[in-house]
Amino acid sequence: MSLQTRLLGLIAGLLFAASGASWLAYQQLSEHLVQRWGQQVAEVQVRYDSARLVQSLEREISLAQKMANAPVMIQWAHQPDDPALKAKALGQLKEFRSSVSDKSYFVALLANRHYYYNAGNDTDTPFKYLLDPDDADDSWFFTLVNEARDLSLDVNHDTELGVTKLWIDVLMKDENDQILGVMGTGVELATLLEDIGDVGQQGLTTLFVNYNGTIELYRERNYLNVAGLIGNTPNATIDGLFNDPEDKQQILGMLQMLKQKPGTEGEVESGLVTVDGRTQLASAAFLPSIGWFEVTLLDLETLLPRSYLWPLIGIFLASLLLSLLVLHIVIRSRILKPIVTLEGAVKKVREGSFELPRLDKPDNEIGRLADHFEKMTRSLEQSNRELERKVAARTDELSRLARIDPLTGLKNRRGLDEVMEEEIERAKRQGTGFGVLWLDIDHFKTINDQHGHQVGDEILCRVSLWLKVGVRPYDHPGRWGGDEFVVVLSPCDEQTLEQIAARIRLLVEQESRKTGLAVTVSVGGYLCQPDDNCDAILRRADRALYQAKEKGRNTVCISGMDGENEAIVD
Ligand SMILES: Nc1nc2c(ncn2[C@@H]2O[C@H](COP(=O)(O)OP(=O)(O)OP(=O)(O)O)[C@@H](O)[C@H]2O)c(=O)[nH]1
Repeated sequence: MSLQTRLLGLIAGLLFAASGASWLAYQQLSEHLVQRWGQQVAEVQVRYDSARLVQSLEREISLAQKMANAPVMIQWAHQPDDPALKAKALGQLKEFRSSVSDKSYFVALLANRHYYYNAGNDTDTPFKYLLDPDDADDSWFFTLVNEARDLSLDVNHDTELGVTKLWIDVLMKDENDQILGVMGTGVELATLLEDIGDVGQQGLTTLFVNYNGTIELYRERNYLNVAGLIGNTPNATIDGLFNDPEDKQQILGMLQMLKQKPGTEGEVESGLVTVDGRTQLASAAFLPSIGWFEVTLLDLETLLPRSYLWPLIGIFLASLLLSLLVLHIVIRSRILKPIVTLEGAVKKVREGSFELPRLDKPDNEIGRLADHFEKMTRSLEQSNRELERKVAARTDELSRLARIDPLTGLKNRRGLDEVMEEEIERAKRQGTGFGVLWLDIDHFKTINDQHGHQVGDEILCRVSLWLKVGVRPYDHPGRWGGDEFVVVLSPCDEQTLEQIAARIRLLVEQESRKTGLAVTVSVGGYLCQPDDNCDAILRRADRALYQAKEKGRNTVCISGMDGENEAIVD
């Protein structure tokens, strides 16, 4: 995997990890905020509803309480079968009926279990029946008496009138707190709901739950009808709304908590629940004036739809892609491309070439590295050139030394061989000859023996010097070995060969005499022909030298002259 892929992968991974963490933090925060917000909404709602509901029922409740405490009612409740007391009480109730909005009243007396009801049908004689403790329809009465709550509000369907009403039940008690019965009036649910008003907020549902957890009112009537909780299922309890046992327990727990601090209006308990598969924030508060709980359900998906987040997620993904693209471009241009170019340059130098490609030098560590490398390569190239020059010079010198005799400074045998080869080639090319002289110092052994090797060496050096003086500038004198010297004369003819040979012999004789130690040389010469080879040439010159020695030394003998011809011809 390339460095670029790895880097981008790593960065993308880090970005995703950071995004994941941010997303979790966002969810936590938003959940917390929504809960806080929901709680505040519920608190506001409770205050608002408490005011509206109480305002709407306050007058009716007050009238009912006043009526329930009226002496005429208390007296009648003590003696329900007294016709005079009954007539007085019914007279008062007639007034009461005309003053309440529902134009109805009911009275249920504990002493004779008689239930009186007048719904304002223009008759003063109330409807009457006997309350039966075993009849479920009458259980409300006995429950209220048992609970001994001064005021209770209940929603019940009136089968007689065919309406659903909120009943205001007021306990009748004498001065000794003896419970005598229950009386009150009703409020038509439709009217009440109109009074409370619908806030019309989508995703917000309000329920009114009585002290025992039974749902009394829904804010949305449609929902109420659809749910069928009121009317069809009059005793539906709040926990019946939820499927999850934990949710049921939670909502009942919330009501229980509120029950434990009665009278603290505005106190709100809340928690997340699921209704119809949707997460809702349930908040409950107690309305002490009517003894009900108000439960608000906030549908979080409606109030804070996830679709709101799509643009956010889109922006996030777009910026992620853009960031990766920018990173890709930056990494490529500022890091990878310079590194790849540098790698190519390093490879070239490693292979011995100093021809560097143009290096990318971004303004960073890599750019500085490339710059250092370029300078280092230039310096290396210079050192290399200098080294090569020195090696070449040294090689030339060695080559030259390999062809030079160290004692005399003349060409040695190898040098002479090369010159001979060149001359043979040239002779062949041009069809011209060249001359070879072979010299040997006479009785050199005796000189060595008598005067020592040091003197012998000096003699060798002097002879070399005279040899150089005796030949032309373009001739090639050399020391063949020991006390033997060879001179290659080019160009040359017979006359020149003889002249130079004689001149050398004479020069050595005369000059050496001046030194006090006279030496002579014998010289053999040969004028080479274009088709001669090196061995043949040297053999002929050597034979000529031999002839010169034979003739008494200090003599020149040219091959093929003075009758020597027959002697040296192969
Ligand atoms: N001092 C010195 N002597 C050398 C050197 N190389 C060879 N010799 C000696 O040169 C002598 C050559 O002797 P030869 O050429 O055989 O005989 P010669 O005494 O010259 O007699 P002819 O050549 O017959 O006249 C030998 O004694 C070698 O030891 C050298 O570099 N320095």
